[in-house]
Amino acid sequence: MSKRMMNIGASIRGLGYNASAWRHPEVDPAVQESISFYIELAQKAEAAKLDFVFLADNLAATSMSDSPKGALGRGHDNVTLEPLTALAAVAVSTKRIGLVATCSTSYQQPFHVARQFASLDHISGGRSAWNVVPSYRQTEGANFGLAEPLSHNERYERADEFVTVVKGLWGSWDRDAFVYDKKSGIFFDPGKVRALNHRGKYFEVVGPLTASHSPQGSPAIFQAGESGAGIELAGKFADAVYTVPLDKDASIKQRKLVRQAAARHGRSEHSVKVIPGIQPIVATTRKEVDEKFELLRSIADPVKEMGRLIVQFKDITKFDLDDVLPVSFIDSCTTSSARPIAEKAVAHRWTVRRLCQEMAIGQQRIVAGTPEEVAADLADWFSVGACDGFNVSPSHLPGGLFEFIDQVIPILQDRGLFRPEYAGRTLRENLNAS
Ligand SMILES: Cc1cc2nc3c(=O)[nH]c(=O)nc-3n(C[C@H](O)[C@H](O)[C@H](O)COP(=O)(O)O)c2cc1C
Repeated sequence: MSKRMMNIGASIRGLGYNASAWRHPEVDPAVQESISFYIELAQKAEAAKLDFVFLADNLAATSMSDSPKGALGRGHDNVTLEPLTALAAVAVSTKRIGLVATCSTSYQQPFHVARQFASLDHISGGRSAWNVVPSYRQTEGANFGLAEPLSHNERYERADEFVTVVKGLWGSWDRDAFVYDKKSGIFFDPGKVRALNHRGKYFEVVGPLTASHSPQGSPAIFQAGESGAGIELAGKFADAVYTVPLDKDASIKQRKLVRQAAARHGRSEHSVKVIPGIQPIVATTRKEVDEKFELLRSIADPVKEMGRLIVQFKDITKFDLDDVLPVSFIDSCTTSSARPIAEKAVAHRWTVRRLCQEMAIGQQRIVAGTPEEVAADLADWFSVGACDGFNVSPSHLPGGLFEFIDQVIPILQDRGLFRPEYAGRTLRENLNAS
């Protein structure tokens, strides 16, 4: 059996994962809707043989609150390129790297989504993946005529039916359905296409899809959501799960739960990869690491951050910046991943300001150190079964990604923990090769 290797991707949305990345001295704030910027990042990631580039997404501007007073106008995260459109352009400027686009199941129609990802799979030669998210923000619902977002239960019930329909539509055409027989006049074999005729609680879709069997057949499925329902969805459908565990033990536990869920759905537990986000801070000496950290702390903007965090912690604006967070704050969390953060904040008697500063630096696990220290940390998580790889979510772009690629990837390759060359042609082949 070949040696187990990491799956590593790069999350390249916007200007980086520091909530004030645009204020970083090396960042050009004007490039976040520049396709040449995304292409440059993807080409660099491809040269390092990364599995994929990943685009997160929201369906509402994220920093439009003026609470607390003065927060409005400070956020860089209100505009971005739409992921599928951007990745279609990236596809034609790259050859091997996977292209993961986030797309919500809460407001769109499965026919559109099935068609878009099948098209991206055709355009890229089998490199497309859909990151399935059941959107939860009130501001997003408001863009689709909903005063209140769907309940957690409904979101996941709808997501399950949504993915079922999408996968069904992807199966509309057999790979060899198109015969193009000019002599007989037969363009396709009628026995090799089927309607879906789906009638469910949320959707009615006849089919077939207006896209033929794509290179991967089924584009890869990513999932991000940490509740029991999220894990069940992952176990049923996902090839990879993007997580944000705060520590190694939590990640080991989460990976076990995802693998058990896959087994419950009759799948091999190896068929789903658990890929936590990390924010690397890499420098050649410890002193430089501390300086970089300090810089990232110094650009954080607590006032702006408070306005942004309201979607995860709905009570946050009820406090002043210097109030110590009370125990009741924990129950104001709107997502499963926010809860352990609130618990930590309350346990450490953090003020609102401190929570805002910590959250602004990044919500992924920070791995800071020299290249050898960072590589050793990742190797440790991987070897104890805390994960199958990492989604690198840099503090700022392009610098935070390029430093990781130039300094850490070669060490992982030297240690036989990361591929020196792509194993397969499609994203799915590369994900499963290790
Ligand atoms: C690591 C991670 C990344 C996520 N990325 C997105 C995203 O890009 N867009 C989005 O609308 N929701 C995103 N979500 C939200 C989830 O899809 C889900 O709606 C939310 O976590 C609530 O579900 P849960 O209680 O199962 O965690 C993300 C969640 C996690 C944990």
